[in-house]
Amino acid sequence: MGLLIDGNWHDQWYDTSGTGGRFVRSDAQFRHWITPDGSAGPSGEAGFRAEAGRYHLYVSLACPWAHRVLILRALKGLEHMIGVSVVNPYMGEHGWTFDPGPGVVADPVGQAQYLYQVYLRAQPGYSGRVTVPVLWDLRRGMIVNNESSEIIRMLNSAFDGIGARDGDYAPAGLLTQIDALNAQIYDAVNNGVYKAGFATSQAVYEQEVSQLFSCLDALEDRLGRQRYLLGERLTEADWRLFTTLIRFDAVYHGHFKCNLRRLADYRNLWSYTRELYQTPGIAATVNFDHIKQHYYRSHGTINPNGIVPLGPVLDLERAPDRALRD
Ligand SMILES: N[C@@H](CCC(=O)N[C@@H](CS)C(=O)NCC(=O)O)C(=O)O
Repeated sequence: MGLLIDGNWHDQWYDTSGTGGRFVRSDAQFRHWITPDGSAGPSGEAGFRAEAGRYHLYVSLACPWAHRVLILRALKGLEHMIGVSVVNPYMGEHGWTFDPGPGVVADPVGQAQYLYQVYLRAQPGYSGRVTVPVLWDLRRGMIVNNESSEIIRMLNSAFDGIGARDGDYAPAGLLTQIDALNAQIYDAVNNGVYKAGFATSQAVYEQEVSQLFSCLDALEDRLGRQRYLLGERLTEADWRLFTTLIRFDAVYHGHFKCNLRRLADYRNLWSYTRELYQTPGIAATVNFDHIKQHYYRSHGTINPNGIVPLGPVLDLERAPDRALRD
């Protein structure tokens, strides 16, 4: 694991020494938007019109942020319009690589060996982390955006006029509520598991795990009263939560020590996770081999021997059995 500084790769682990043992995620730097007519979006420049075959995604099947993007691509039926490259699940001294292995899909543009070469192709002097997902413009040869929360918003609607499947997961009337809930769940759950797992101070770890489980307890209650996070309608907020829940018992409970309870101990959350998993097209986006290989083998400070546990055995095919209260 490492980062680029002025276009040069440096192999170094996250530095928590200046932040009291706290893991602080850096902001993504490429923030342009694909729009139906190529006009500028909420940030960045204009010039990225929705077109079939023009854009390409670089993802890891292990990564919950990249997973959101694969889910929106599947829900909106964009597989034939936007191609995907998949990195090797092991992230070592060169960061993400395209080393051949089961499920790895090579870079079609420059046959990059390392993902950082894709960033350097976009910006030769780039300084910063080299993260997935990356949305690449094959026509202009540049990165459009590497922030998953924005990429899913684009996929939700930008391709609607050129054949995307129906379905609006961020409807205007619910947007304020979706954004507010996303922010809470991002901090306590999506990023909360990382803040717990990467903490290098006992106090920080305990604080993050407590906040994480308080939020899960509240979500358990909420999902005992209503079908989805925002009510009757399945939205982006549900899919953003799903990518953390599906990894919870397999990696966050053990590897990141988020172990006050298992997800399977929460009747509603576990049933809800199975329901989302069983939605057509979604199971194909979940790869437990990449998920477990990545976390248990790549984080040498947490799991030095890189042993990947065999379990847990998860019965994701079991029918959902949530009974909603009135
Ligand atoms: N804000 C980004 C975060 C993406 C991110 O941190 N991805 C992780 C994988 S789960 C990564 O590539 N990390 C590599 C690194 O930090 O060096 C997003 O949501 O798109």
